[in-house]
Amino acid sequence: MNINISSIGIIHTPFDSLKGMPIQPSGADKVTGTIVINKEYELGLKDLEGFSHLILLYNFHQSKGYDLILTPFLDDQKRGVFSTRAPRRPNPIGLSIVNLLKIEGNRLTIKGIDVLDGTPLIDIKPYVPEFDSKAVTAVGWLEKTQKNATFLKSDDRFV
Ligand SMILES: C[S@@+](CC[C@H](N)C(=O)[O-])C[C@H]1O[C@@H](n2cnc3c(N)ncnc32)[C@H](O)[C@@H]1O
Repeated sequence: MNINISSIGIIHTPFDSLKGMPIQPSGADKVTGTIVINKEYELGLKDLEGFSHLILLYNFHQSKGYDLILTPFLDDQKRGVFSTRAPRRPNPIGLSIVNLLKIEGNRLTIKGIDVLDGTPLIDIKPYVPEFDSKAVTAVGWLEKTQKNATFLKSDDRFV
């Protein structure tokens, strides 16, 4: 089935190279970015200012093709793509939970963003701990390395 999705806006960040940037929001906690929502969707931002955190869904627009087996940034072993957060995937959709600082018209200022400047935004949802926070009991192969996302930067493996 083909699904048509159009971007609702653009995410602007300080990152202009896929190499050397954060690999998760946990490694970008001081990074401020801006989202510019297409004017036609601005009305849909009503009531969003009451939320401290947002779920962003976006297109890894600089990702070409995909690998079902790949070596993710946080490992030196090959893993199935769906067990990773790698950008090169069949549907190149990324997810980041960011801190909302302010909304001015169609511009949102956010903190903790790990995407390339110019990334097309697909959707915004409010982050609600009651809905979204789980008592996690297993994080698979990331058990040993998940904390490394706070300091590891991307390399050119997916460029
Ligand atoms: C490992 S992904 C994780 C993104 C998101 N937090 C997730 O879990 O879906 C983050 C990396 O994707 C790459 N990336 C970021 N924005 C991109 C874009 N617009 N197109 C292609 N690759 C991108 C960068 O190398 C960045 O370090």
